[in-house]
Amino acid sequence: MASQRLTKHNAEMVRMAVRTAEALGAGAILILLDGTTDWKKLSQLCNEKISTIVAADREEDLEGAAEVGLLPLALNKEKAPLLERLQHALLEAAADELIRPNGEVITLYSGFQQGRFDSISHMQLDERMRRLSVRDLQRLESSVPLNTLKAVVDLAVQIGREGREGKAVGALFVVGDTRRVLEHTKDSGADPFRGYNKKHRNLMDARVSEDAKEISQLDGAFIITPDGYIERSRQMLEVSHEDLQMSKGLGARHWAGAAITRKTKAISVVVSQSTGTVRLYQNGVLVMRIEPMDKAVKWQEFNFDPPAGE
Ligand SMILES: Nc1ncnc2c1ncn2[C@@H]1O[C@H](COP(=O)(O)OP(=O)(O)OP(=O)(O)O)[C@@H](O)[C@H]1O
Repeated sequence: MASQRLTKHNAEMVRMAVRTAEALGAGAILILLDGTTDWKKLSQLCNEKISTIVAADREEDLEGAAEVGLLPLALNKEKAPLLERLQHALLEAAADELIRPNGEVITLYSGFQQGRFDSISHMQLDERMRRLSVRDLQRLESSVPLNTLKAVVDLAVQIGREGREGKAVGALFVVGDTRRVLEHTKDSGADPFRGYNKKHRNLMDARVSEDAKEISQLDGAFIITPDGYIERSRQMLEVSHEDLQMSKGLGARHWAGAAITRKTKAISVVVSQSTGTVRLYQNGVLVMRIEPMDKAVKWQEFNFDPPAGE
């Protein structure tokens, strides 16, 4: 198991981060560790009034941290570049409500040499990092159960954020009112899910949602039943676009996604290939828009040019 010792130097850096947080009134400190550490000693260096998040790559590295009042956060991002790990840590911390989305955070990390803290940043987080809450979805007052909607939105956000094999990918999910939706669809190619046992089409199953990510690279829409099963994939929606009010720049996928919700009681969840933005349509209108969160973090205040000669 990797570890990061609390040497005299590292301990002093922790104290400095705490003092900075106190001086600036930051609500939280995020310590990015390269492995496990002496949690008791670390907690003694911290200010118990300031939430201290300890982030490391693996869950097992963080064992024992919670017991001494620290907030553990497993990143599962081994070998990713520092900026990506930091950004991911902030997003996850906001999503787990360990930090306020528009709050201020002091981060402490090793930028130049593994295991040796050398950098402290003061970061102002963006309001848009707010976690999408079930209440937001509840407001849609749809007949689609929240669990299903949440699973589809989660998947769509992941597709928009991650893409596939380094390429941006778009997708379209039409959720609910399945029988009527199917009256407006046509195969756009062989449907990989057709004929599969129901159990292998349940979107709440991680393996199924991984398969769906693969298939989202192909043309067409996913038709999702209210209880979260993929009824069909690779479907072209045949719907007229009259009377739709759409933003400029949105193409055929968004128009089709919006139009089907005018004809039926379904909700469409559309991932834009060009921007990663996820849009939800209901009754032919845009009801929710989720920006790819990774891009929502403001990095302008965070200057990370290594010193000359490094
Ligand atoms: N009627 C439709 N039904 C289902 N899928 C469609 C339909 N029209 C387009 N698509 C899918 O959308 C893809 C992209 O189309 P287009 O670029 O026009 O969409 P867009 O709305 O601009 O979205 P993006 O921002 O992802 O590019 C197509 O390759 C196709 O897979």
